[in-house]
Amino acid sequence: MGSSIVSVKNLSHRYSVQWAIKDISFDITKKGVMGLLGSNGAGKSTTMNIICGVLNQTEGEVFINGINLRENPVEAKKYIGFLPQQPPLYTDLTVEEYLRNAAFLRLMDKSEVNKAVDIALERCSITHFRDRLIKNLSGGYQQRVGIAQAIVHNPSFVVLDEPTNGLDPNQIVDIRNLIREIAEEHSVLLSTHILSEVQAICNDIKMIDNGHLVFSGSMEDFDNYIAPDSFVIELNHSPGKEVLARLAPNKGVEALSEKRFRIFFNEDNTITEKYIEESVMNDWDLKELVVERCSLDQIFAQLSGKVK
Ligand SMILES: Nc1ncnc2c1ncn2[C@@H]1O[C@H](COP(=O)(O)OP(=O)(O)OP(=O)(O)O)[C@@H](O)[C@H]1O
Repeated sequence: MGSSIVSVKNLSHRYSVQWAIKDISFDITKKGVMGLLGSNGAGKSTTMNIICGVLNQTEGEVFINGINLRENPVEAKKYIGFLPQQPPLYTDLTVEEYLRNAAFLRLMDKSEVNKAVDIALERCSITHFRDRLIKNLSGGYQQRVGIAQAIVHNPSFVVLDEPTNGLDPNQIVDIRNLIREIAEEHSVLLSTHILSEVQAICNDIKMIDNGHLVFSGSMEDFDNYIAPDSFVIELNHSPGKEVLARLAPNKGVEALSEKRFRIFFNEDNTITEKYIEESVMNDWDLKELVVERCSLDQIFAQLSGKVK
């Protein structure tokens, strides 16, 4: 296990006959936000519920700070903070009452609870709402209370299952900022099916599709996973599509206008140079050449297609 905060080993789960997740393994060794990305039904909640000890896996093991979660759940859970997809809020309690209960449920020492609640309130910027009934808070502030209960016992590992679901755009920005702040002091595992969410807050990504882990790496690795395969060129004195198509080995040329063309290519790092050289030699008056990177949506689709 070494210095892993979380170590997931060959995790599989079957609800009845069908496997919801199969043979998932990964380690979390540092602070920051790790995104668990996958479409609806991919297996994110199943994975998170098992990692948090809410669901017993069919196969495999989870270690939290080296402690086997299945064998020693009470000890392991001291290091876990969990915000499930449906936050477990008791809306007839005030924010402070609820957080105090959460701290007791986490088996915190009575003498530490007051201070811990104050710190969680402060970190989630809800101190001014401490005496308000949770049902009288907006969705964004209720989500802050949900995050506060996940960090009240100062766990090293915080798990947030689709934490921005159902929030309005301003609330989403606020919650993302809060998650970034929390990730400065904790390892955060965040699940989402929103690609832009991953791009906005995650340092590392695990992508899960159809119950299988199909990608694991940094945000940059993910972004660069598929090399660009087209560029758009604009020529003031264009020689026309046929000439451009014959110039160098390519996978096709699409005329976007009289002056603009999209050129598709295989892995040829020198192709843009060839077009630039020809343009200079033939006085085509090159105005623009833009290499087109794959969007995250395309990467997602490509990786999903790779499974099994
Ligand atoms: N309690 C259950 N009983 C039977 N099948 C289940 C149960 N919970 C989930 N599943 C199935 O397991 C698979 C994975 O579901 P899971 O909820 O883990 O996916 P998810 O990625 O979290 O999706 P979502 O984003 O929609 O919550 C799906 O096919 C789902 O229908």
